Amino acid sequence: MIVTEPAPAKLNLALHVTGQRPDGHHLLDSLVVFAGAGDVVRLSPGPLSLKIEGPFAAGLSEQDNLCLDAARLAGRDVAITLVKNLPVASGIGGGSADAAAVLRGLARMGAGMPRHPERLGADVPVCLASRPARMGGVGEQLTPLQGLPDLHLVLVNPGVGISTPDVFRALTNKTNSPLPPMPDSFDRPGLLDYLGTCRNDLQPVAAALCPQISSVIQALEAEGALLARMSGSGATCFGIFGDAAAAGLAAYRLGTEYEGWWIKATQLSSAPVPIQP
Ligand SMILES: C[C@](O)(CO)[C@H](O)COP(=O)(O)OP(=O)(O)OC[C@H]1O[C@@H](n2ccc(N)nc2=O)[C@H](O)[C@@H]1O
Ligand SMILES: Nc1ncnc2c1ncn2[C@@H]1O[C@H](COP(=O)(O)OP(=O)(O)OP(=O)(O)O)[C@@H](O)[C@H]1O
Repeated sequence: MIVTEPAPAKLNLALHVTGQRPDGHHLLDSLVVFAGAGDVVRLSPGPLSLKIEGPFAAGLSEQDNLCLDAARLAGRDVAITLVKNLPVASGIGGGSADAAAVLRGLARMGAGMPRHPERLGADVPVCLASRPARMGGVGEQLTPLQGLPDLHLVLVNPGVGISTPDVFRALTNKTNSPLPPMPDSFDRPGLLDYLGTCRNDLQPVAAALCPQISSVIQALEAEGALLARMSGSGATCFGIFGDAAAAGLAAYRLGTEYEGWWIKATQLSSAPVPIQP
């Protein structure tokens, strides 16, 4: 049996850091969604092994990888192929999404779900469902969000990897306000208005470590993004556009102007969307 699992990119539409636990991990209040862009994992019977293909394969080890950690946590030998379409260390959950996809695939092959998937990474629990959620605690408290409108996005990464621990370490104000009260349902203008009242508390810190983040935000806004913000600990930012044509045009124009940036027009949807590399 060969199993193929999509590993969609995770986006923090808003990310408020509300405190810090005694063990150093930060308490979050985040609106998390998943894009139509992502990695893909393929599992087939065999001894534990990993082969990595795709545009960002070169940045990763085939010996030390979260995909292998996930199979070990599930207690299963399996031959894994990872198609790495997402930039590495970029704030869109690549490693967590891949680990979650391996766990989902192994479950389809008959393995049990490990009791503590969060041991693989704080984003793994939300990536397991890969559905819109409000994420609290250090990532383990998940409230599914139904009925979000479809959004047309452009994702942009300036080609610089950022270490998540470095960003959290540089954060000085750790007790910020939580997300504002959320309405029961959102239409598209309502969601944009709501997001306008939210923040990514890691964005100023990450932008100080990586000045290209401010350039990415400015470039997205110059192309007409209705809202532009960084995801996770960066450096990937998203711009929300009015429709698919506007997102596609912005991605094309940015691609002609900024060499070396990863630029992807995509959409997010409450329903699962097929992964497009
Ligand atoms: C920033 C987010 O991407 C938001 O979705 C996640 O909280 C980070 O998730 P992740 O990359 O899966 O993070 P992990 O690999 O578990 O943690 C990397 C490091 O980030 C810091 N970390 C992570 C999550 C959290 N809630 N507080 C933290 O302080 C810790 O120093 C941790 O050692
Ligand atoms: N399958 C994988 N994909 C990406 N990175 C991996 C993988 N396995 C191990 N890693 C390591 O994990 C580190 C973090 O990479 P990742 O792409 O998960 O970061 P991220 O997108 O910032 O995640 P998050 O948004 O959850 O903070 C990388 O530096 C890489 O060495």
